[in-house]
Amino acid sequence: SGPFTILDQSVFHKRYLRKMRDLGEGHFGKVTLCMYDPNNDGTGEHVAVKALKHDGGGNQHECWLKEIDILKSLYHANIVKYKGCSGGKVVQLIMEFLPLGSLKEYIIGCKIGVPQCLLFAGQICQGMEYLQSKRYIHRDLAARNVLVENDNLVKIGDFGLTKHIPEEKEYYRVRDDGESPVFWYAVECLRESKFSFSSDVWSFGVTLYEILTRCDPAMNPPKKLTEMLGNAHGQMVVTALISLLERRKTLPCPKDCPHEVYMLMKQCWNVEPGQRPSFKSLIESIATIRQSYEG
Ligand SMILES: COc1ccc(-c2cccc3nc(Nc4ccc(N5CCN(C)CC5)cc4)nn23)cc1
Repeated sequence: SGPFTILDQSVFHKRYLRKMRDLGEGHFGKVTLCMYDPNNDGTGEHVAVKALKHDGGGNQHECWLKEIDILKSLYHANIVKYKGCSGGKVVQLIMEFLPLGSLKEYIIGCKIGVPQCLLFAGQICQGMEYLQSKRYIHRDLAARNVLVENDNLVKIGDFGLTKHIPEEKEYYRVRDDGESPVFWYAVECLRESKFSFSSDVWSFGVTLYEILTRCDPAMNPPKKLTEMLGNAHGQMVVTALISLLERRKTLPCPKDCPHEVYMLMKQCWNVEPGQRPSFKSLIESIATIRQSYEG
């Protein structure tokens, strides 16, 4: 390197990445808090580093490189920032670190009011509207995958199941993998594995429910929906869940949730994908309700 070497901010040398603690695990990835400390004096910056858990062969490695490319192409206030990747055989994804962790943990810990719930909900819709403008479907929108920067800012933080929908197509068919988040899935995803922009809206409705229940474990979607299924067990859960959702039996209205917010959730859970609101219209509806709340 000479005097004119451009310090490429997006190259992180593995030898300067010091592992601090584990932050969480997704489908095939594991996220770790690291300090990038090239001066080796503890004054480095905190970064979130995501790596493949175990290269289970198949197309996992190419899916992993795809996920990195997707995040690298996204620039939005409500989407976690890509910082770079560490080279070598095992490619690690380096992202900004959000100190307050997942919305699920943050919300359980502190009793936030309806206006702040709606502020976060609106920001998630902004991030999702941007994602859809680039023809991506997220397929795993849930409170656990939203991260908190501060009391007034959340970002979508994991793109492990994100897929690109080609211009000429309306939806994306995916064979189920073991750990599908079925209680966040739209009925057409369960029935035909058909994922679309509208199925992300359904998952947003479930995420909005999580936010208004403050992620109360007693009210969480898997628990609540399983209770509503009676005692359907094993693979019967999906079949029973499909018939429950087709009979418009959905999650109940959370305590102290404004009626018009519950109506928004119900619209997101319309059995007909085409009848669900767009993220654009959700942004407007949520802002209107929030303003009426702030009086
Ligand atoms: C599915 O698991 C994850 C975990 C981390 C991330 C991720 C990606 C990109 C940036 C980023 N910043 C943070 N911050 C963060 C902070 C605290 C915690 N804690 C988890 C364990 N708790 C007991 C304390 C807080 C987790 C994540 N997490 N994070 C995404 C998915």
